[in-house]
Formats: sequence, structure tokens, C-alpha cells
Amino acid sequence: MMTSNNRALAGKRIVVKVGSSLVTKFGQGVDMGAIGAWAKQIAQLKQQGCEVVLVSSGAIAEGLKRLGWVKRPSEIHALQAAAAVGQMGLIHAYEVSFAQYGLVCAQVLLTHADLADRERYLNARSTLFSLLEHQVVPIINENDTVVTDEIRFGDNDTLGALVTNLVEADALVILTDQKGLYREDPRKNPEAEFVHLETAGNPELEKMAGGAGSAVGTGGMLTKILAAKRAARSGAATVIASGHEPDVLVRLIAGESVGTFLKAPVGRLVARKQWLADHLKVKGTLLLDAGAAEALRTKKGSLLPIGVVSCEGRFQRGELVACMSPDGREIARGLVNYAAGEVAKIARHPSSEIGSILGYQDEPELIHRDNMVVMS
Ligand SMILES: Nc1ncnc2c1ncn2[C@@H]1O[C@H](COP(=O)(O)OP(=O)(O)O)[C@@H](O)[C@H]1O
Ligand SMILES: N[C@@H](CCC(=O)OP(=O)(O)O)C(=O)O
Repeated sequence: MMTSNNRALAGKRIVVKVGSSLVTKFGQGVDMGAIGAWAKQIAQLKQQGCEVVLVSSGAIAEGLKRLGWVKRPSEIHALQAAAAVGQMGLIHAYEVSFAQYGLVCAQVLLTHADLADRERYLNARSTLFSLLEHQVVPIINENDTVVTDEIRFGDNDTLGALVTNLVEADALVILTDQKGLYREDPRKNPEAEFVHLETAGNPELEKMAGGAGSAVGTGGMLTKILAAKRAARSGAATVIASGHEPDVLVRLIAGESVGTFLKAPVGRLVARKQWLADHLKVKGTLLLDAGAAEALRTKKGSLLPIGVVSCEGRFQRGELVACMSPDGREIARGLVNYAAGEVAKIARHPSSEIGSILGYQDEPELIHRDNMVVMS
């Protein structure tokens, strides 16, 4: 069934999250068949111009199996040990499966602390963008080895949403063992009505969601609903669908109505502007020359160091700075890629000289267009 509600995701950036129950056949061991099917679909998506980031659970479930532990331990260190063992199996399975379609994949392990820290957040973002640029499929999981209870994401639905925000994806696709969201847990009420389309963040959704459906899943539907709400903060839609559905990803990006579609209340740009305006304090100013001011205003370009005359304030990489035109008006604000001391050194220089001046180069832009809001 084709739909008219703008579900088509062809050519878009998509984060796909796969849960433990799917990846490990409810703890029986890595499901090569399922992983092979997703790899094949992701290869098709990439041929259609999509960029795909995969968030995969299953390390703990696979580790328990490999260690021969029948009962899931409650101590966090034992779970961490299991995750370290199981992650090997996951990555091996993905590597072998993607290689069949000529695709290279990469392991990226993240913690909550990595994404809460502005600099590490930007570093993770740059690495992921670089992987996507090189046609690599990043496979992300929580870095279970180093997390404690207080700083755990705890569930990969939340991690999937944060990664969606991080890479500014157009959609988060959560594949699970149900066809999507029902008005009640279908395990408790098999007659429960299916939810096809809703708005992410609608508080009614949280009331529908129950806990995990299997011994290996962790968050149940609630973490998926909350993940959709979080993904919507950067303007991304969320789809919750069954990972067993044949060609689910290919059909989704073609605009077919599969699973539950949770649309974002506002678009990406509006969401980004709201976020910049609401969440961050301006930590410094950059004085631009006339050419740079014009480029930001009319050509929708990024800000390069050559167009910056001087800077004020003690800002760090990743903090918010205001961009002033030569006549002293604020024309834009954005997240700066270099700290104040570095900006002072590279101002008025072409990007090609950043490396020789600083001894390294993070990005050629001082502020990337994606991280900038231009005043109207
Ligand atoms: N309203 C609901 N609609 C659909 N599934 C629900 C609902 N409430 C609870 N669930 C349960 O959520 C489970 C999926 O979550 P979870 O077990 O954490 O899976 P995953 O490993 O894919 O993250 C389903 O098996 C289902 O039993
Ligand atoms: N990092 C953990 C994630 C656990 C988790 O969130 O599981 P799930 O609810 O199945 O997505 C693992 O790989 O086992």
C-alpha cells in the first residue's frame, strides 16, 4: 500500500536500530539470516542514495550465549563482561554480511558521557560523517565496558534517538519483534488496535506502551516512544516496525506504509533553530569581513576562517558564538569548530593553512552551515 503522508525516505539519512531479540533470535545466538537480510536491504538503500547508520543491540544476549550463562546475571560487571564477549560476535556477523554486498562497516561504541560532552559530541559527529562520506556503514552500540549504572543509556532505543540527533538524520527506524505500536501490549491483549500514524511526543502514546516483551529486550515500547519524542527534537520522524517483515527497509524508503509512523511536529530546520536558541548560551563573537557576511546571508555557505577578522570571548570548540557583520549587527550564530585561541591564530587565513598553523586540522570550516542559524 502506498501512502500520501510523505513517508518516502529515498535519498535520506536514516538511523536503523535493531533490538536484541531480533539480532539474537531471543538469545539463541546471532541470527545470520536476519543480519544478512538487513545488509542486503541497506546495500539497496545506499544504491538509492540513502546514508544509513545502524544501531545494533545484542552484545549482552550473544555474550551470555557464548559464555554458556543460562540465567542473565544481575551484577553490572558480569553484564559488561558478557557484552564484551558478545560484541565480537555481532561485529563479525555484520562484517561478513556487509562484505557480501561490497560494503565496509565500522564499529562505533558510545557512552552517554561521550554525547553529553560538547567536544566529544562533535568528534563523534565528525567521525560518523567521515564514515558516511566514505560509504562505510557505522554500526553503533553502547560502550558497555566503561559505563556504570548512573551513566548508562541502558537501552539502545535512547541511543538510537541520540545518534539520530547527532547525525541529524531524517528518520529513525526502530526494528523490533512486533509489527509496531498497538494501543495495548499485544502480548497481553492480542485484540489491541494497531497505531499506523501518530505525532511523536503525543503524551497519549506513553500510556499505550508496556515493558519489554522478552527476556533479552530491555526497554519495551516505552523507550521506543520516548526515543521517537527525542528524535523529533532534531526534526526526525520515527518508524517502529517488525524486523521480520520482508524487505521492510526497502519498502519503507519507497514510501510504503509499514509499521507505526511517528511524525515530527516540526521540520528539521525549525527544530535545529529552536534547539540552538533554547539550549545554548552565546560564549563569544566573531567579527566577519563584508565578503563572509554576504556569503552567510545570501549564499547559504559555511563560515571559513579567511572571512573572520577577529574574535572575542573565551569559547571552546563546540560552543555557540555570534557572527557580527562589519557594521556590528549579529547576522548568525552557530557552533564553532575551534577554540578562541585557535580562531585568533587562523583568522584571515585560508582553510588550507589551518594544518600548518595549528599543527592539525579538525574541519576546514569555522562554523559548518549545518550548525548555524542565520538571522532573518
Ligand atoms: N503497546 C505496545 N505495542 C507493541 N508492543 C508492546 C507494547 N507494549 C509493550 N510491548 C512489548 O514491547 C516489546 C518490544 O520491546 P523489547 O522487548 O525491548 O524489544 P527490542 O529488543 O526490539 O528493543 C514487544 O515484544 C511487546 O511485547
Ligand atoms: N548494549 C546492549 C543494549 C541492550 C538493549 O538496549 O537492548 P534492546 O532493548 O534489545 O535494544 C547490548 O548490546 O546488549
